[in-house]
Parts: sequence; C-alpha cells; structure tokens
Amino acid sequence: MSAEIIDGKALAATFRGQIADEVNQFKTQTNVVPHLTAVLVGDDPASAVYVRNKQRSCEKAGIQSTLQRLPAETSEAELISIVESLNTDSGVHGILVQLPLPKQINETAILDVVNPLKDVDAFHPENVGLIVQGRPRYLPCTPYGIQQMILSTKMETAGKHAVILGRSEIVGKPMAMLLIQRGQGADATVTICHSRTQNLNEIVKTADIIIAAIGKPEFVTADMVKPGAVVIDVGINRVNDRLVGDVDFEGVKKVASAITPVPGGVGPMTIAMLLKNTLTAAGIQSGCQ
Ligand SMILES: Nc1nc(=O)c2c([nH]1)NC[C@@H]1CN(c3ccc(C(=O)N[C@@H](CCC(=O)O)C(=O)O)cc3)C=[N+]21
Repeated sequence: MSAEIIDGKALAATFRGQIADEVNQFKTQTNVVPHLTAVLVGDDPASAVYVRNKQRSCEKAGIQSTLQRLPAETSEAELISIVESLNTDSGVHGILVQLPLPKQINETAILDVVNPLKDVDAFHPENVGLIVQGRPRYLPCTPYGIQQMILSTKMETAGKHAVILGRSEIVGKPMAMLLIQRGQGADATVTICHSRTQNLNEIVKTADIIIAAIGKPEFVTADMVKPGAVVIDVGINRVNDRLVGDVDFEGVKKVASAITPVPGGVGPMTIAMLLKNTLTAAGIQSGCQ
C-alpha cells in the first residue's frame, strides 16, 4: 500500500484561480485593486525566494504587490516607522513583514505595530486573540492552507487524535487552535509535542493526523507512524542543495494513508492563503467584507 499524495501545488493552483475570479469581481464592484506590501529586511536567500514567489502569485491573481527592501542594518525604530507609514497608507490593504528579522530587531515589537486590519499573516495579538476565541478575522497562512488540504482529503477529523510537532507561534500553536475548533475538518483531539516532550515517539505513534513543523530534516520516520495516518509536512530544510521536509517521505508514504510532499505541498498552499487574506483585507477596508 502506498499513501495518497496530497498535491499542494495543484490544490494551490485551483485556489489561486478561484481567488483571481473573486479579485476580478471585487475590482468591478469597488474599483479597488487589492494591494499587498511585503517588507524584506536584509538578504537572507530563502526569504528572497519566498518573497519573489509571493509577488509572482499576487500579480497572476490581479493583486497589486509591492516589495520594500531594507538593508540588513535597519534599526527597530526605522522598521517601526516604515510599518506605521504603511498602516496609514489607504492604498495598502495587506502588510507582510517577512520573518526572520535581523537580530537587532525584536520581532514582537514589529508585529505589535502592524495595523490588525492589514495583518494578513494574522500574527498581531488582536488577531491571535480572535482565533483563540473562535471568531477569526484572518487565519495564519500556513495553518489555513493545511486546513484546506485536510478538507480536500474529505477525511473524518472529528474525535481523531492530531499530533502537532512544534510549538511555534506561526504554525504549531495556531494549528492546534484550528484543529480543536468546532466544525468540518476540525473537532480533533490535539496534542502539541516539542523539544521537551517525553515519550515523543510513543505519542506520535497514536496520531491519526501528524503535522510536522519542527525544522528537522526527515525527523518523522515510518516506525513512528500509525498505519493509515495522515501526515502533513511543514518542514522546508535545505540539505546539500536538496529541499527536504521534516518527514522521511519515502519511508512514511508506505505506512500513511495520505501525505504531503516537499516541495509542492504546504508551501504553495501558504502562498495561496496569503492571496485570499489580502483579498479579505481589501474587502474589510473597503467596507464590503
Ligand atoms: N511574515 C512571514 N509570513 C510567512 O508566511 C513566512 C515568513 N514570514 N517567513 C518564512 C516562512 C516560510 N514561508 C514559505 C512560503 C512558501 C514556501 C514555498 O512556496 N515553498 C515551495 C518551494 C520553494 C523553494 O524552492 O524554496 C514548496 O514547498 O513547494 C515556503 C515557505 C512563508 N513564511
């Protein structure tokens, strides 16, 4: 038996097509062009690749996209003042400050000043709070994309054990919130494992759904996976110029019922959901939700 491969690239293309149609409709109705501004500080090569992908996808969906590139030495105060000017620019609907930031800049200090209505990453504390309360304004792009991938498999998630590897603010924590909420593709029983978890392998072995987001190449191996589990790989690790996930894909696909590849899995879905959030942001700011 070999697992169904959840084709994130194809699913993302379908979403992008739908979003492009919605963008078109939105433009005719409002005369407003949704506009995302990404801020990239420094020249981390991986960040540059993601930002370029985002820009290209925006343009193809009819969303205006601007990149503000800042030198690696930019101070926290300078970045705050740039974000503040984007906050008050009514022509900009979405602001994305690419992470990680250089070490002289405190990330939370920056995320705290992004106008929550323009916060298409959903990293601002107000948006995180709304997610925790089950009344989200925006969903963070990676967990949102994973939710859509799980829905696409039509698997039953209610009462199932979802084990998340990694407790990041960007993936692990919000993913847990989405999986425990009520409704389709949710209602799961959730465990978050992290670097201090005891008996991690035994816990993972009980999972019906595994979400690996720890940044350790091929950490999840076949012996850790219950036969028939659904395995979502969030990892993007560069090993000898090859891109590998947090899951040993070749081994695990023989045990799992469905699995996401890297590349071509969660990554493209993350970008599709960013486009979706940008359109939502333009709607909220044009008073037509
Ligand atoms: N403010 C902020 N928001 C983010 O959403 C954000 C961020 N900072 N910092 C970095 C991470 C990472 N991330 C990815 C997006 C797309 C791919 C992607 O499209 N990956 C392709 C491969 C791309 C490649 O070749 O490297 C794939 O998996 O098929 C990967 C990673 C968004 N992030």
